[in-house]
Amino acid sequence: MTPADAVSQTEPVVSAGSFGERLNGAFGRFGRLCVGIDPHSWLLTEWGLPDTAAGAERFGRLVVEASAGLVGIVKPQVAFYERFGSAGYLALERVLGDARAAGLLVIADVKRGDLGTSVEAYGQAWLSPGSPLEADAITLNPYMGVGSLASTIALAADANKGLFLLAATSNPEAAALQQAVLAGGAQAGRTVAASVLDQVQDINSAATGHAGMGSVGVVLGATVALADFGIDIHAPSTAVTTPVLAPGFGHQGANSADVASLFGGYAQGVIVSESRSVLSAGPHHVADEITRRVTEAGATRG
Ligand SMILES: O=c1ccn([C@@H]2O[C@H](COP(=O)(O)O)[C@@H](O)[C@H]2O)c(=O)[nH]1
Repeated sequence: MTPADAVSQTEPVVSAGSFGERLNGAFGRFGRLCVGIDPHSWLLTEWGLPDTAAGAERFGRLVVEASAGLVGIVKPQVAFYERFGSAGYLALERVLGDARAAGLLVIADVKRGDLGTSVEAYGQAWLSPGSPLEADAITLNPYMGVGSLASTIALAADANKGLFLLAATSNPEAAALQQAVLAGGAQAGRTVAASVLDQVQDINSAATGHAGMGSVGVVLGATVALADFGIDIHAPSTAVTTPVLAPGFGHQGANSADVASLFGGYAQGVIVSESRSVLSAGPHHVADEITRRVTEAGATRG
């Protein structure tokens, strides 16, 4: 059975509408778990695969096959394919193709950022319909200024795609930078992280007319205390639900049962992202592990 067959035997896939609407559909049907596709060298070995582009392709396609019909979202970590150069990109294109054919929402974890014209080219590569690398959403690095991403934000909106801007990431090394307080400009006095979140909420409010799920989200790590980043989880500044890509569950220590206490008023938009904790089950048990973790995250369904 192909991944697409697995999905077509269940309910119809929400394949139309804005990224926010499709994300909301995925939450309603499958819950919040997002399976990361991270072919670490050691994982390929554990899966009995070579540490090559072909190994990473097989790995990714097996993870997609196991995920289809169990979760609504996958997140390939592009870095693990990029390490094999053009062969790695070809492998990734095939993994992305399988995932999209299976009706999975694909968040390509690319973490791109640059000045406007250059970051727009990244948007064209990853978000243009028909592009070989087409995904449903990508991660962006806003540290050249959220304004530098304007052309890609517009491109994503036109193509019904999504974006996730890094705000408070799960790694401890980021805290000093992301907790720093802005000295000037419209966001003076806010932390870097809170300022990114504020600007994303403004973009979503302007785009959605103050209701529903936005299509531009933030990355908020599940391993960090958001209050330390100047983010008041009890007071989202808008009625629009902000999509939150939340890595840090599983291997990095956070527990999906804690979504409500970790994210408060933002919990409704949280995507529980897990890679190693799921993938280390190995090729024969990964589907069981996904099922177990979907059940665990069940209390947090949308
Ligand atoms: O703040 C961030 C942003 C991205 N990541 C990425 O998510 C996965 C996490 O993998 P686990 O195995 O579940 O720890 C990985 O691809 C990271 O690059 C993150 O961890 N934190």
